[in-house]
Amino acid sequence: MQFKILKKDGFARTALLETKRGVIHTPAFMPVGTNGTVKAMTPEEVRDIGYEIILSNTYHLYLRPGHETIKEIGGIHRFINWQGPILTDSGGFQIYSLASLRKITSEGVEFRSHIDGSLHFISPERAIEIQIALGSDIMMVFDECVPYPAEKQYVEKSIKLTKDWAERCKNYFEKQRTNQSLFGIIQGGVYDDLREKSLEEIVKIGFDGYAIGGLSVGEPKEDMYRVVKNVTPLMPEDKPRYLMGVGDLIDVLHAVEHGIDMFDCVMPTRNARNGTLFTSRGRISIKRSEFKDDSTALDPECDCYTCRNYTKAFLRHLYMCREILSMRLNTIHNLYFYCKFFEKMRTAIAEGRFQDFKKEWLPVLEKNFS
Ligand SMILES: Cc1cccc2c(=O)nc(N)[nH]c12
Ligand SMILES: [Zn+2]
Repeated sequence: MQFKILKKDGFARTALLETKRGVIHTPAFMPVGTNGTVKAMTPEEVRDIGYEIILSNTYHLYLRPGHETIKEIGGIHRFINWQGPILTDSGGFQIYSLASLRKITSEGVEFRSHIDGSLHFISPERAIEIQIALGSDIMMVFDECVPYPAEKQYVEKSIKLTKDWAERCKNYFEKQRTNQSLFGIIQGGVYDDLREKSLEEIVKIGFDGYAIGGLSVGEPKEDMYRVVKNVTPLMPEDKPRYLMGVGDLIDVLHAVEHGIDMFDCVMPTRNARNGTLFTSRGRISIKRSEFKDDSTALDPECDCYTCRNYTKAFLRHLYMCREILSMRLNTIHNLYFYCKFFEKMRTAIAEGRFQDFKKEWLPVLEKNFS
């Protein structure tokens, strides 16, 4: 995997992340495809909007249909019909946020499936074994995502576990010699000293890229911003920096300003399915009665398929009827809004205009995300 920085503008940077399945222009947004699908979209629609990489989840695919099944079929790219790069999260976060009856020991995590209550155990080695079977291009280490709030001594113990697990993931991966990449994850809660300690430990082990985990888990925005501001410049400059689970585009703008390259979040897709749409005029809740007879496009400044072909009246009608097409048309638009924002942001950085871009867009983003 090659990471080539093209242009810097302050701490913000544009780069090319070159994988064997294609190039990713960063800063990049990764639509979330938890069960192997970006919900309501075909892979072609996601690619035609302009996305180059999607995220999928080890935890979900391990539980259903099973990583061996996917391996038998020919790997995750064949299974989901996405030929571009795929990043898989390791399951640590999903076990913490979805599974029940978790028991965390130094060996790994025992949990009951959120699907059928069956008992499972995932160790760091197993988390890598599963991702190797899936064949994703970028794998994540198995970490303990520290909940918020958490006592400092709990976080101190937890970053030691995350470090030990990261070492075990790398050792196991190195014995397999696949041509996949492995990213480390920095934890440490909202404690600056523990964040720096975790960063040093994870960077010392050495990975193809580094993620900031343990944020967007309910902590106050000012804590998230402080951690991103303090930790990001300390992360290796020549490797991709990934802020997990973020986020709304105000948070994205702040993180890019401090040097983050990669993002994933269910924000555009989940909100679309609930009828909450992001537009150049601000957030729209399409179910509102004011749109019942509105023959105008969702967003006059958007040229996505939805905005070019349908009226607000029809989008509201579809939503009120709970039609499947409602989810599809809304998702197309929100993903397009995010994708175009990232494209414009990359251009602004490339042209040394990031601060102007931020000034121009913050008022629009405030009307969508605050
Ligand atoms: C997806 C995601 C969001 C937010 C946080 C995390 C995290 O801490 N660790 C992992 N592995 N994934 C995360
Ligand atoms: Zn649109």
